[in-house]
Amino acid sequence: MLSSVSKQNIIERIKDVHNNDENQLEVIFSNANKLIVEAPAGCGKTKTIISKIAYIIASNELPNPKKILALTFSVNAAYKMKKDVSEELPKMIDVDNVHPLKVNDKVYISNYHGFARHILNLYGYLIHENLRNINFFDSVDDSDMEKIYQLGIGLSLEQSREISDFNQAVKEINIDYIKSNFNSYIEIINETFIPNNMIPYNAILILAIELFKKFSNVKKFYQGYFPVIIVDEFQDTNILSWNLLKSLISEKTNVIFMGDSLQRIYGFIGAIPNLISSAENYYKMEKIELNKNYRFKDNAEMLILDKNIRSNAEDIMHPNIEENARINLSVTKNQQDEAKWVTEKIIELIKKDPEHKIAILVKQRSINVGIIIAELEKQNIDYFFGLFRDDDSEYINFHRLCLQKFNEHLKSDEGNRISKSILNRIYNKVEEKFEGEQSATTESLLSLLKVFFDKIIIEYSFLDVEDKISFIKDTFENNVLKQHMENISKNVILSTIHGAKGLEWSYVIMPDMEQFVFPNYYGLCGSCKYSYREIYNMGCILNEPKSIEDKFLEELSVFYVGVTRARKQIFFSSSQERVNNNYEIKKTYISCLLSLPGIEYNI
Ligand SMILES: Nc1ncnc2c1ncn2[C@@H]1O[C@H](COP(=O)(O)OP(=O)(O)OP(=O)(O)O)[C@@H](O)[C@H]1O
Repeated sequence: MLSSVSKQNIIERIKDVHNNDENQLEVIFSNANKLIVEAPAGCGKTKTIISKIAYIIASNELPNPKKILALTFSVNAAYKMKKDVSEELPKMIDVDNVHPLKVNDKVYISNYHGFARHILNLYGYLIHENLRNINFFDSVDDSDMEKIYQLGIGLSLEQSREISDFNQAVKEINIDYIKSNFNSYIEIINETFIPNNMIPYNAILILAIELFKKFSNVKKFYQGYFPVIIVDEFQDTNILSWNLLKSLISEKTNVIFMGDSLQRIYGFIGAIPNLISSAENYYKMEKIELNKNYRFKDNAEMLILDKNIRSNAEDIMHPNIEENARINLSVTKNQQDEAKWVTEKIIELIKKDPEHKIAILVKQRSINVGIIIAELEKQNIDYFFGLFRDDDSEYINFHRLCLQKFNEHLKSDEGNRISKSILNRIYNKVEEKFEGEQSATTESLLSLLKVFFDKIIIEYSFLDVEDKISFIKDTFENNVLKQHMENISKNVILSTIHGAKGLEWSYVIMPDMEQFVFPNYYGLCGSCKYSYREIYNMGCILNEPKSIEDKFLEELSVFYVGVTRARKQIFFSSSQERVNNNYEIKKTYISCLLSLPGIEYNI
């Protein structure tokens, strides 16, 4: 136990390392039982979480064996948090050398799926005896009804459809469907999947919710065991994780939700809209906003751009703009010239700063991006192809294969070990499958697999075996090898903005900032009331954004996430012609996103 002297020391230390940032300190020292923190990128969220944990521990609010539970939706974000906390927390609380702080004794950090699997491993037997072996189960992709039917575990077509429809309902947040099919879904899982040691990805969360629903003593135990719950990236929470979270929260639970509504770009896979304000009302939470941006503190232009994009999100019709952000925008005659400009910019940046990495971030795969790829190849620029699509079968099947090979290891005599040679062996088995027939996607995925396994051995060596296994399993089950793109050794990475969420590079180039590309037809252009002729005279500007508020905010969020991936500088480009899906050359205009109030460019 820490003495009150050391508590005072920690308070002083926290004030010092936070440079007296009032809002951060308010979050750390707040006594609010339910607190919601809006924290834009770079405003010290991670730093604040670590100090908050340190302060709670130092205040002796956690009698043994109670723990702080820290959760996030993304696997990689959870383990990044775990690494930061493991490295920084002992520095904050150097209790003494006799009883060094063991982070795992005080904090349980995980993604929702990892956490749910952990609980089912311990208490899932109350639902089904076989759940004791959940760590060895094969995971099943919920989305593909055909594949589910072909598993050969006695599912009817109807049942197979129910599993994939349920997955669709989770993505579409169809609460009525989820409620009315909840019990029959669980029945199918219990009768067909679990006896065959298989589990669909959604079922991991659903069974944990069911466990808490059916066995209130287990729920009460966990509510007492975790008196403090911190949730990071709260805006990405989906309907299942939200329900799991709610079961863990009692009146007494000290809750801190941290998130940024403008970084919610996964609406299309089920991130709940307006969750920050809904949660605020639901739990009557106190709200604090972190607003000092430390990431761009030495780059005035980036700081203004960040601020002005956020102002546009806060008040669509009358954003509060104090000063315009001047952006670097290149406008070329056609796509070929634009591709040349992109490669020249890359060569210039590498010459100036050979150590720094550059990401080319696009809204989506397209013929126009193909022209940039051709130019990168012509100029012999070694780049990483990261244009993955979540629904691409090649992308999904690669993860299934990795999971299968990893599960084979778990079932072997060495199953309780993770070492460099074991991971090398698994890598070789995966690689063997693609010998002689590697597409750009598989070649990239193999590089990512290597980078990921190296990370587990080097950067994440501090994790215990259970955590390492969970990290690996969740990465494969959730198809998220792409989250390791920033660790690729190549200087240049080509990715979608969605794939780049949570990652950072020194420089970011966003090409194809054009009408019908970003935003595209489904994004905003299809709802725009201006005719081509009007646009020709006045440029592409946003028309009555209030009437298309949801669509506008969605596009703005993707734009914001793209911009904030840059640590040092962002460059935009646009061309006056684009190639459409029928390979026809069409006239186009600079994206309306670059004409928002507060953004200014010289051509
Ligand atoms: N109060 C502070 N004083 C000085 N530096 C700070 C302060 N708060 C944060 N920083 C620094 O700013 C940078 C960003 O902080 P941090 O990583 O905690 O932000 P974040 O909000 O988690 O960012 P992101 O959401 O992009 O991960 C870090 O280098 C951090 O050390």
